[in-house]
Amino acid sequence: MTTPLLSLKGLAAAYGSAQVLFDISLEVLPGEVVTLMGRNGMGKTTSIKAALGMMPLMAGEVRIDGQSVRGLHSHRIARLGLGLVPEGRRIFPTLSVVENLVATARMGARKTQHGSGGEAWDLEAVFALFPRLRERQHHRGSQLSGGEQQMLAIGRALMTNPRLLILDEATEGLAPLIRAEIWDCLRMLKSRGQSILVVDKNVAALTALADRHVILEKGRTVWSGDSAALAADPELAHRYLGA
Ligand SMILES: Nc1ncnc2c1ncn2[C@@H]1O[C@H](COP(=O)(O)OP(=O)(O)OP(=O)(O)O)[C@@H](O)[C@H]1O
Repeated sequence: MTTPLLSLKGLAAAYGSAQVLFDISLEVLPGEVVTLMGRNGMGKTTSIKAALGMMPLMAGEVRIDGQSVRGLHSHRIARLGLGLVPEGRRIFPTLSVVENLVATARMGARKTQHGSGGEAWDLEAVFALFPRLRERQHHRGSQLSGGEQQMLAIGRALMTNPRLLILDEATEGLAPLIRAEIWDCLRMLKSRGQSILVVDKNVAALTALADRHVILEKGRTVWSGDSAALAADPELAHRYLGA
């Protein structure tokens, strides 16, 4: 049996006295693209934060490559190979595109172990994936369009050579054409063997792209299955995603 790259089992977590995660479980196997879906406020971002050690767990376990990360600080967990593209992008607005990319590479994980077992990500590889960033490499983060900022946020996460790339609402607020570019980029990464966990609400695009899906409702995993099962049951998307 393949050991999951990331495994969340029965996670429970709270903001102060307000419990928002009750029972979150999911697995991402090497090379898989898995989605985390659910309506607003169901606990998707909080699940990612809990997985990354950015908030304490009340119960449950996070394993990376079968090893529990209990007690590890979030930066140590990230260094085990989780690369986050956070909601809202959070690029450095006063730094240039190149400076944004290089700054994270320096802060990031090892250079030696690339997620897909291929070449390590560097500036050239990111510019090959996003030619638009090459054209705008000397522009400041704040001068980029929303789509370009999102590409920069993805490039920045790739520069840490993550074994699992995690995208939180990567296409939110983007025009349909730009959104399609981001999906194309994920498709390309998948074909290189990159493991990806995607938080998004765009069921149609995700069903085409991802291998498996996990649906959350009110802090609980209520459904998981493959794309064929999701596509075969439109009532699911309607009930849990409002689609
Ligand atoms: N910093 C916080 N402090 C207190 N409550 C929070 C905080 N962040 C989120 N919550 C609450 O936790 C619950 C889960 O929020 P979370 O952001 O994880 O949901 P989500 O599924 O990612 O939603 P969205 O699609 O809107 O980002 C919500 O009820 C939200 O109001």
